[in-house]
Amino acid sequence: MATLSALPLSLPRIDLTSEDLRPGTTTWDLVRGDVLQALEEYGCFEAVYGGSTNEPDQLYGSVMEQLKGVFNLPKETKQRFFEPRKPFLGYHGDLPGVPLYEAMAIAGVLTSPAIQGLADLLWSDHGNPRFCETMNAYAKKVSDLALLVKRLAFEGLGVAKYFDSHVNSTTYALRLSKYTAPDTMGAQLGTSIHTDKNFLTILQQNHVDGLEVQMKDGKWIRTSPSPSTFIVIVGESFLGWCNGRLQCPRHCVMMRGHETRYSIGLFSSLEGTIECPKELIDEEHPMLFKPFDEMALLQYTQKKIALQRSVRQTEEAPDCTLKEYFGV
Ligand SMILES: O=C(O)CCC(=O)C(=O)O
Ligand SMILES: [Fe+2]
Repeated sequence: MATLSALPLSLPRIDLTSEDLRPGTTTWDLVRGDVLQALEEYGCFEAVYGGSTNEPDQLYGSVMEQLKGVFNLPKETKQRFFEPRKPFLGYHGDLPGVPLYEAMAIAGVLTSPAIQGLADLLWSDHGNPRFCETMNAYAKKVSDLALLVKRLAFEGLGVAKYFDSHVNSTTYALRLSKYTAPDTMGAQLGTSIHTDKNFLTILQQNHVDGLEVQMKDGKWIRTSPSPSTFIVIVGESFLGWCNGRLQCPRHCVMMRGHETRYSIGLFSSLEGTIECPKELIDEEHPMLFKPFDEMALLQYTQKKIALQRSVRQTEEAPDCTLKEYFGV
């Protein structure tokens, strides 16, 4: 991770709001080229999305309000949200090396009453309908963005025929995060350097910046999204699925100053065994990874973190679990 002065660059910004952004139009073809290039070069871009009505801004405001509300609950209440089914789900706070960080990760949003289940747990007297409405609407909106990005990327890679079956095997999780203000001007670690293990991540934040993304050449970009933009990040599952054609960037959160940061991410995952389509394997692109699944990546990562806690605070964090564990 870098110091602020060493971060002159910014991520590509791609406008996905055009009414003409429909398969078959010139706009579609141009945007597809931009998305593919950004994902090949950075594995990441800033998407402008959903700005044509007043509704997104209202939704953004409501989401940020709900984030504050949920993290303001007493610690014992938040700790009720324990989710042993998959690593990194449920409530996490007081983690070694990242004292500013707290998170709540909810699996099965969109296809199960997971959000209502969490609300019943946290607000057992009234089930907080406002929280549920807001989070459900948000998950729906951002999953539409995830689908749009994946459709463009699959087409760009020449494997559009896999899109429908991909959609049918996709699951979504929401992770709500809080990074308490460090009250220092020097940078403090918000969350450690990592690559996401899922397929595609889409992040939004309040007005406090902090997310840094590493480029191919090792340099770091500090992101500065606005309320109408989202940061799109390729995860290791997508990296494996596309046979390494896209970047899967390391990223982290560095906190400075006196304001608390809130962020929300929609993590889409591919269920079951992940295998690269044969069209993406040829002489020039030999198969890089054995078939794998996200759960194995998560379990391996969790074990590694437990074994080597100090890694979380240094540049020595593992580059890519997928390469280490499933590399050919
Ligand atoms: O809070 C953010 O902006 C990034 C969070 C993140 O990288 C993650 O939850 O995987
Ligand atoms: Fe991440």
